[in-house]
Amino acid sequence: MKKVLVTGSKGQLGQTLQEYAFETKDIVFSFKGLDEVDIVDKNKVNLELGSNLYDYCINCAAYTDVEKAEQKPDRAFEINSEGVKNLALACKQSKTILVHISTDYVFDGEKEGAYTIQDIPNPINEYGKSKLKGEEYIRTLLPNHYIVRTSWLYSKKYGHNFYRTVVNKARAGEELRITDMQIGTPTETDNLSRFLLNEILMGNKPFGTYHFSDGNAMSWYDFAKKILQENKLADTAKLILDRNYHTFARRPKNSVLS
Ligand SMILES: NC(=O)C1=CN([C@@H]2O[C@H](COP(=O)(O)OP(=O)(O)OC[C@H]3O[C@@H](n4cnc5c(N)ncnc54)[C@H](OP(=O)(O)O)[C@@H]3O)[C@@H](O)[C@H]2O)C=CC1
Ligand SMILES: Cc1cn([C@H]2C[C@H](O)[C@@H](COP(=O)(O)OP(=O)(O)O[C@H]3O[C@@H](C)C(=O)[C@@H](O)[C@H]3O)O2)c(=O)[nH]c1=O
Repeated sequence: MKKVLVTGSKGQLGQTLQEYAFETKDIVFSFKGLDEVDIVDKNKVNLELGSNLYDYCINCAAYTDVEKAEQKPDRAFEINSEGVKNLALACKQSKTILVHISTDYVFDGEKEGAYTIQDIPNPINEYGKSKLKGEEYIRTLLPNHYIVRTSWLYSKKYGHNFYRTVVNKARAGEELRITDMQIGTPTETDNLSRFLLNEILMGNKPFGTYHFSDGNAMSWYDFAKKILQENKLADTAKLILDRNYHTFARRPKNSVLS
């Protein structure tokens, strides 16, 4: 029987994982939200990992507000870099394998074609920089790790994400002004959850860095069209292509993951 700790369990990925966890035989899960294990709190992290014999820790905890991170980067670095360092050190001490989720935003977007794990990261916003620093701590401190980079993550049911924003705005009759200046690979939390459980926890992949996405490259505008069609809102929604949609943070113009 494997024992698995999931941190950041109240986010969209954490909540989706909880649904699939019950289908997984021979694994006992312990789901901990920010209120129970704050990854920035070194003592809490050491206590949780030190007093339980976890085989794995899946870290879903993160600061994911890309816009706010750009204006106030300190908190993003505290959670995405230093919090992750705390986890890596505690996992090393307790001989726990760390499964950490990272992002396509570690890349600068200048490549033509999909990013592979051989490509060198070069983040262009604070969120991406804070996530890359977290990855680097793990690689330096803890050989027994999996870093899984994913992109444009969304759940239809949980949390804040582009999918739910588009549906909610369309249902409320609000205008949707959407950019097509970035191309990426949307990824549903259900598919990532299955990958984490079946391929990482139950598989026998070597430690290291992996890319996981749903594989269909598109712009945010195309993604919005797809979302509207899927929800039978295409005929009524006011969808407008807006190449000048203002944001504080720059986003990679191509962050397709292969
Ligand atoms: N969302 C996306 O599009 C993408 C996400 N990722 C990565 O996937 C992972 C999961 O993301 P996702 O589920 O979307 O993120 P969410 O923002 O939905 O969930 C993150 C969770 O972490 C919690 N949290 C924040 N700070 C701490 C802390 N100090 N200690 C413990 N928990 C904390 C949050 O709590 P609270 O909400 O109360 O602050 C929230 O419940 C993250 O690593 C993210 O960087 C990668 C690519 C795309
Ligand atoms: C909400 C909205 C966004 N946009 C633009 C802004 C931006 O260029 C793009 C996406 O904006 P969002 O703020 O929804 O998504 P964003 O926060 O950029 O999403 C990212 O989140 C982090 C956590 C990741 O790791 C990434 O993989 C990625 O999913 O769409 C519009 O054009 N119109 C809109 O109404």
